[in-house]
Amino acid sequence: AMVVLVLVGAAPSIGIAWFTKLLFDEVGRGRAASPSTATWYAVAIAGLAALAAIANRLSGYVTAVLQQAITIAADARLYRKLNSFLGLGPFEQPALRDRLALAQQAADQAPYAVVLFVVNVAQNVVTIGGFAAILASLWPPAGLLLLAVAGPEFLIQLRLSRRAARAVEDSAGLFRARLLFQTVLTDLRAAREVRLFQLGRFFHDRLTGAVRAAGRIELDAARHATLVQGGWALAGSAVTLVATVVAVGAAVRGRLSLGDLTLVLAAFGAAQGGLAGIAGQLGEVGAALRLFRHYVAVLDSPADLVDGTRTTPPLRTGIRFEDVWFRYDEGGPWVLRGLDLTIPAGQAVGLVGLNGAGKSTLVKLLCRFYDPDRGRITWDGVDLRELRVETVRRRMGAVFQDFMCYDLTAAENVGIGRLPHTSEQVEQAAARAEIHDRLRALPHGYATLLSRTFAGQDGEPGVALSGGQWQRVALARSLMRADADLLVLDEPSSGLDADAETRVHASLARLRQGRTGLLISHRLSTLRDARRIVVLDAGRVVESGTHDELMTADGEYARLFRLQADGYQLAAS
Ligand SMILES: Nc1ncnc2c1ncn2[C@@H]1O[C@H](COP(=O)(O)OP(=O)(O)OP(=O)(O)O)[C@@H](O)[C@H]1O
Repeated sequence: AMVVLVLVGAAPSIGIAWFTKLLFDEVGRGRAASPSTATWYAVAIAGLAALAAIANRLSGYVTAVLQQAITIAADARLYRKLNSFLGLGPFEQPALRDRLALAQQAADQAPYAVVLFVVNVAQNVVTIGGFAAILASLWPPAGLLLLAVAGPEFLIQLRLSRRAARAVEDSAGLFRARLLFQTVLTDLRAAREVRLFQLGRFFHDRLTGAVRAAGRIELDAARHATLVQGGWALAGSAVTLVATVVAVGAAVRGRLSLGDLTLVLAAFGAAQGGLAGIAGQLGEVGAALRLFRHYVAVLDSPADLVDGTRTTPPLRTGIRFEDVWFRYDEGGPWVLRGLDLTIPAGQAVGLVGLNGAGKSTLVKLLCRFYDPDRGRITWDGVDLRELRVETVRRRMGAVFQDFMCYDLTAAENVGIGRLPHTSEQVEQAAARAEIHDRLRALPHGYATLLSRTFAGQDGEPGVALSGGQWQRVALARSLMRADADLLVLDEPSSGLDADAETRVHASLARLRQGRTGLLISHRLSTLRDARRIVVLDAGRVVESGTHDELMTADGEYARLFRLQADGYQLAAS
């Protein structure tokens, strides 16, 4: 539709030029001129102009439809690819993050630029072809003059497009930094510290620095392009001047009529404009296609983790870490160093260790966000890598230390722990996490949006929960999978008040009865009733046993436990 409309919009300009010539020639006959013929020519010109205008408007609309369809299709492929990454590794690579930003930009621009280029070329071919035919009949050398300017201009635009694309690539990291600082300056959670520590100026300077540095790179490219294009525009004007002088000379000598002269000048200008238009579009499409390589590279990037083929069965015997070694970066420090650990089916294991001991890393490996560099993790004796990731994760419920607070309703914030679900399941999970009463009492109950982002819009009250309440919502989310084979709780109660903590732990203890669980907490009292407590130090298990056994052994656990207990006693005395 777009091509047809563009062609319909382009063709009239040739007709308009031709009828203008006829009109001028008619008028030039002086007294012999026929007013009715001249009027018909004028009507034809107006009719053609109207046709072109309508076609142009329609093609503008069709272009918008096309652009939208392209954006949706290109984004869909990109996000499908992102979702296909099974682990977290790709999201931690700065190069991939930059590449993603470029890919997104290219995905929106390149296909559209190509379509626009093709349509424009089609349009210009009609215009240039028509005018070239007119010029050839009236003044043959004009074609050669046009080509002499257009040929090099195409090459120049292609070179400029390469440089423009390189500038965008070079400034991608700076744009990432800009986004980061923008978020810090506008994010509600960051706003407190930014104000208290008076960091506004500090982050604004960093933001400006990143914007300036990115701007310098792009301006360098733009300045170069302006100089080259400006020089070439001068050459084009010189050629136009030559053509005008020669055509006027021919008219003066009587070889061209006044109408012919108007037509030649109009045709020459239009053809030159058309060629320059194609050259300009060529530059844009060239830059867009160069950036499009990033989109293709993201889509073609290999899987980060190789998925297994076996379906994960219900856990019967247990999960084992066997001599597991892991580090986040090749050449970086080992985070887990020959870790051996068994989580027997049906039992709760408590995990203790100082900051940085590797507890959360262990959980990430258990969820198969990464694979061990050495050793293996087994589910009932089967290497986790042989199992289909989706089926492993479906058997797990987890609360992470840095859980998410989604801008969704209360019901959704809990319910997305298991899709699809019923509202009874949501309320049951919330009750287990001791947050049901609070959510029910919200202005719209469970349908209340837990976000200040839309407060005041469409009657949204914009409720903000407290930190501990959010933690209970996150816990409820993980409890949506109450029948999960394995429940992983990484610091599930760090933000809870003493009352809530006791109730949540009693509820969790009931829920854990006969279930497999891994519980991480710095509050050692919450782990006391775990069947076995494992102490992690620098990526290795250094102690394990029941609370009483570990206290008798008088090692690291006993030291930490006494420190905390002394703290409470001191406070009480
Ligand atoms: N994504 C990451 N990339 C690189 N290093 C990481 C990453 N995540 C954690 N580390 C490093 O791995 C080590 C162990 O971190 P981990 O989060 O597993 O400790 P933890 O025992 O859970 O600590 P905490 O008690 O503070 O939660 C730390 O030294 C940390 O710097």
